[in-house]
Amino acid sequence: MDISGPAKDNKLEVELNRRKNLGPDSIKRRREVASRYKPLHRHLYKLEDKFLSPKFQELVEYARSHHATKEGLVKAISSEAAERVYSFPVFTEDFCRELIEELIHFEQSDLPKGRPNTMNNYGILLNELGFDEEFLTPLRERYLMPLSRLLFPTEGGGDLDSHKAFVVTYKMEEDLDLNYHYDNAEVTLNVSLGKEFIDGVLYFGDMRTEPRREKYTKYVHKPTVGLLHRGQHMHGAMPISDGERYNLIIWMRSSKVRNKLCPMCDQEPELVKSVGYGDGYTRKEELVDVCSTL
Ligand SMILES: O=C(O)CCC(=O)C(=O)O
Ligand SMILES: [Fe+2]
Repeated sequence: MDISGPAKDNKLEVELNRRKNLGPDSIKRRREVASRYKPLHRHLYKLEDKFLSPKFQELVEYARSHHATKEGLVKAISSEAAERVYSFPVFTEDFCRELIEELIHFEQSDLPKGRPNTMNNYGILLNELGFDEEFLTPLRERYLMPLSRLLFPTEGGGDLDSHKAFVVTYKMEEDLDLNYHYDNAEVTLNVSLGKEFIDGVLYFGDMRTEPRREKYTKYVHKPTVGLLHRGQHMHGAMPISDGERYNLIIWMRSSKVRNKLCPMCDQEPELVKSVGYGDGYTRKEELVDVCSTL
């Protein structure tokens, strides 16, 4: 249905208010979770090298070294799932299993849950659960940025100063798939955590700003393995036909890049005050703004 006039204005107003309230609503949930939630695996909330696959640690060590080059890193990764979509093991099997157990434990609690975005009805926002400070921020700064600095230098890969992280879940009778889209991110990490599932293939098409070639490259997720890709590289997930599929998604943002041009609306961002990392824009070095242009 094509709506115009007052009906459209009203829809935009409702959406704008929804976006403006996202921050305050999320803070309320975060506070409630922090005061009432008893984690099942408390040790997971603080990043440790033992959660990471040895191959991932090796790649990061190389990327941090003075002699590292993009070509050297791409050769060491040795696996490109689609054009400039790099795949490598990220976590250990034990870590993936325990993280899923933790998420199920949280899902079963009576605590309020914010959902990642309008495309996903069952995922969990990891900042509301308390993963930002000691797990996600160090993972982005110390491990993912050395890799993306080399792999995506012109997309802001060396200046990823905030993120939004969540786990998406696909189950029979819940969400089964994800529409073709681009992320609100400069660089995205997508790690398969498990469990077992049939189908649910991820596919990549063109960059958002390139003309459509209608050509897709398919990728079959393997638990513990992650993909690092440009946020503007369009992708989607085909439906699973059985089982349960959990993926950790980290949308990483560069304020240097997005302050100039909002990657969702292609305009200079018009900022509205928000909380936490917001959508990763900065005003006077503060990471608390969202772009209100729809
Ligand atoms: O399910 C997947 O593998 C993709 C998820 C995704 O692209 C997203 O949440 O942005
Ligand atoms: Fe995505």
